[in-house]
Amino acid sequence: MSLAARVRDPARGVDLRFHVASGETVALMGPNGAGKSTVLATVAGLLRPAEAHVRVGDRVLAGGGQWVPPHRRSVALLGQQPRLFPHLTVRENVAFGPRSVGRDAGLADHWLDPVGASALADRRPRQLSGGQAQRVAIARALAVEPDVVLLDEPLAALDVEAVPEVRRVLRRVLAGTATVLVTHDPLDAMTLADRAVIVEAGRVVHEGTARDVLTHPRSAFGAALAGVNLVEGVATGPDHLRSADGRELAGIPRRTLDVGAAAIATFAPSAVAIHRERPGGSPRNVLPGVVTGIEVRGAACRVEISGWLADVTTAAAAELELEPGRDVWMGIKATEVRLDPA
Ligand SMILES: Nc1ncnc2c1ncn2[C@@H]1O[C@H](COP(=O)(O)OP(=O)(O)OP(=O)(O)O)[C@@H](O)[C@H]1O
Repeated sequence: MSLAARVRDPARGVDLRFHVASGETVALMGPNGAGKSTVLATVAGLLRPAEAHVRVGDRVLAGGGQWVPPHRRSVALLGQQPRLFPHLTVRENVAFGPRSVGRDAGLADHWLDPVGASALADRRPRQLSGGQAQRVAIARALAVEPDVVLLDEPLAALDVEAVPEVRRVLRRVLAGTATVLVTHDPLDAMTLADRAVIVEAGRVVHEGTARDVLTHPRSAFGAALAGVNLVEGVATGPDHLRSADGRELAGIPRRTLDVGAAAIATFAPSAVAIHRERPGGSPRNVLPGVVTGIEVRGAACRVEISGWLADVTTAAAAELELEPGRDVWMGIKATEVRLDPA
């Protein structure tokens, strides 16, 4: 089911429209106060701004005199906190939604499996870790088979160790459902979203594939977000990754990597030193590349080298005679490369 939303609220300085195609996940990103929560609350039916048009498939949820109440929207909203019912077991929590709309409560067990919570079915929420509780909350949100899922920073409150597993669960269960994901983390946008929409001061300033929006930012916020290189690949050692195009990177794993499993490396463009000749010394990552783009921003210069970004001073770029097509070497300190399970 697709989602189309137009939200205008002069009191909050919000005036934007966006859409999510059927089965698509869109990352909604922007600085604090940009209007992301206003959009989610409007789609969920928790907020009634001056003007709202919300359509899911053929159903008008808001606009043209219509205002469908939240519980009749078939829109699930999940935030940072799982907010499970403390007095119910995990199974009862997940069964609550289907039961309240007269569906088979036995569906609960069906949803515990994909979030890896089958073994937790008889526990109470207080007996769960933060990551487990959030996985159960995901199952509870999906058990009513909503047309649209809204996720408001679902990984932000989790311990670092719990994040990869919950991210994997989200990737698995969201496929096929129109989803809006509010996140500040480029890694989430890249790994979970088909598209990213950047909102600043209540307006959409950029939208496109997550990779494009983050590698070719058009706003200050996008540029700050994009201060990251993100390389997908496979772990070739506990602290090594081989990218899809065969480049090896050593880094610092946030959690031990399983050899052979999918992994992601992230590093700032400022961590990349550019050389004309192969550098000696000890940076553990020394890789050849070709300059494919140069963007001068005053005294700073962002250089694209075989798909990766490097920041150098404009003076250094001139001294290195950087230009598209030039063969160079990149030195990237392993201590500045973060490795995560994908
Ligand atoms: N209850 C409210 N009444 C009036 N204005 C509000 C209210 N809540 C938020 N605002 C204002 O609306 C604008 C958009 O806020 P919103 O919470 O949607 O931003 P956000 O992008 O979700 O930010 P954050 O990342 O901090 O959650 C801000 O200027 C904010 O100050």
